[in-house]
Amino acid sequence: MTSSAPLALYGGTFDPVHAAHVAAARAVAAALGGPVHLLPNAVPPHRPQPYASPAQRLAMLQLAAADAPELKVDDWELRQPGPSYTLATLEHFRQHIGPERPLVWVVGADSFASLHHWHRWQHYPALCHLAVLPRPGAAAADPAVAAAFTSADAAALRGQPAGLRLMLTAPCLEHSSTAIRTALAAGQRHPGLDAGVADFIYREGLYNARHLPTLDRNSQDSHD
Ligand SMILES: Nc1ncnc2c1ncn2[C@@H]1O[C@H](COP(=O)(O)OP(=O)(O)OP(=O)(O)O)[C@@H](O)[C@H]1O
Ligand SMILES: O=C(O)c1ccc[n+]([C@@H]2O[C@H](COP(=O)([O-])O)[C@@H](O)[C@H]2O)c1
Repeated sequence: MTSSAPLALYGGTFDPVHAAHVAAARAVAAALGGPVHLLPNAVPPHRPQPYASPAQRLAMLQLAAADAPELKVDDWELRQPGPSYTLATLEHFRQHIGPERPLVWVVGADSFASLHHWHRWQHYPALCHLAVLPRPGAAAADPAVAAAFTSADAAALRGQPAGLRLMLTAPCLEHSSTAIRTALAAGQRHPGLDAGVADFIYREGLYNARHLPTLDRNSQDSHD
């Protein structure tokens, strides 16, 4: 039986970070009673390279997490060469914290559903627990992945180093970075975007973001 607070790692592309990411991380921190490290990847293994640079994604995460002391922004993956395989990250953090302390990898339900495609995922249960957040429209997980991590409550995750999964039921938010990039390029607001992050995006000229017009675009058009 182990007693120290779990270390939770929330990996993502965060291009850009949005309100569902922050709400998910805060929910995990509250459930586990420990910090959640937000870990932007350098080279996503299973998708195209992000639009924003590593430094820009890191800066946006720092802005979004500024008011949440339980969230820590961690640039470890950004400093590693090559594809950001989660296995390498888990091995690094497991070695860093030792064999006893619980280590938790945080994912949305859509990532959980594709985990059987991740690089050597079969090694994960010996290294970490999973915390899974609901996400609208996510498919069911592969049975082999579900079976590899025994479903358990937060207290059980705090009591052993690895091998369990915590299925959170909230928050369940629709936001996605894709929808935010699309809205910004069309000159629209998006409710999932933090105001400070939005200012940063405009200043940096990211995502072809068009500054919001002073007048409502529809009423302007009706006078044309
Ligand atoms: N709305 C959401 N609800 C729950 N989990 C989410 C949500 N959005 C992202 N996640 C999870 O956060 C992690 C990082 O996601 P990512 O940075 O790719 O955001 P995204 O919104 O899915 O981005 P994109 O639209 O560019 O694919 C993944 O584990 C993903 O499943
Ligand atoms: O290791 C892998 O094979 C692997 C495959 C897909 C995704 N990941 C990681 O999972 C996290 C979420 O990925 P994404 O693409 O939804 O941002 C992020 O940290 C990725 O580096 C890792």
